[in-house]
Amino acid sequence: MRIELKGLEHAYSKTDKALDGVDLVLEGSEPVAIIGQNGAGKTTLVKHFNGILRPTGGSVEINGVDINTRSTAEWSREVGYVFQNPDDQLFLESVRKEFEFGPRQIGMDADTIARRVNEVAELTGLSKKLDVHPFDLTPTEKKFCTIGAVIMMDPAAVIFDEPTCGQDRSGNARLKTIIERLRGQGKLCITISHDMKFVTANFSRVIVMCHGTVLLDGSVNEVFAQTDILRRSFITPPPITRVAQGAGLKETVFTVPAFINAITKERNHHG
Ligand SMILES: Nc1ncnc2c1ncn2[C@@H]1O[C@H](COP(=O)(O)OP(=O)(O)OP(=O)(O)O)[C@@H](O)[C@H]1O
Repeated sequence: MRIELKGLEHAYSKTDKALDGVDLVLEGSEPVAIIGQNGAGKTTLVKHFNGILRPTGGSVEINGVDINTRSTAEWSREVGYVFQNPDDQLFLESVRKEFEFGPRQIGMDADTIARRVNEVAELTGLSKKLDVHPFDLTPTEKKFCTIGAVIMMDPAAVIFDEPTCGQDRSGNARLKTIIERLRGQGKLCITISHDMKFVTANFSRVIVMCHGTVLLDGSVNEVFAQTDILRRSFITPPPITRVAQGAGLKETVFTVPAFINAITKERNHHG
């Protein structure tokens, strides 16, 4: 899967550009996190990856094909989009029906659908909830229902818009498992998140957006080493990263063991 943006612009009105010339290539199966303050343009950006929004300037190509040549329904087979708010996505009377709906629309055969329902229900923790109405699910389960419904379509790329919103620790752990599973299957996961602990624990590439443009794009270590730029974009690194930076450590760390390791190394070096 390759998503290529060239000079992408999006204006909701004549006066304001929500995206102001974005050049990006997202490729392969390395999970990508998109971060940035509220209103930076993250959701507007990812809604261009399967045609929910269309460029008002520049271009979007999916595997070399211009986004404007196909409908959003057609692109959804290749790029799945998990909405931030489950109520924007769920509309059927049971989890099973939500899971079966998309695959039926694209003509997946009944045996494959039945097999995938069981697999995806297990992955999303909903095996015992298949016949429950989505309204009767907890907010966390609802979120996993929307994720499951998208994964059921077997798209080559999956976009998660704020998946950690309202999740507890076990929800975050399940999300981690899902992202790892999709990566193992060669799928590209693109995730918008405000949760920097989640970002640093799960993503190797991080894109920082600010005022409709890409401010930083690099490995998680490169990006979180840019303390001044992050501060100006109102991004707060995880606590342990800030402690290490405050202590003057050269290495960017995201966990306590990595912090201890780095401090020991620097002490030995100086001692
Ligand atoms: N449907 C819309 N109509 C008009 N303006 C919009 C619309 N959606 C977003 N905007 C504006 O476009 C800009 C970018 O918004 P967007 O939602 O893409 O940012 P974001 O980085 O995803 O923010 P958040 O983290 O709050 O979700 C903002 O100024 C926002 O007010």
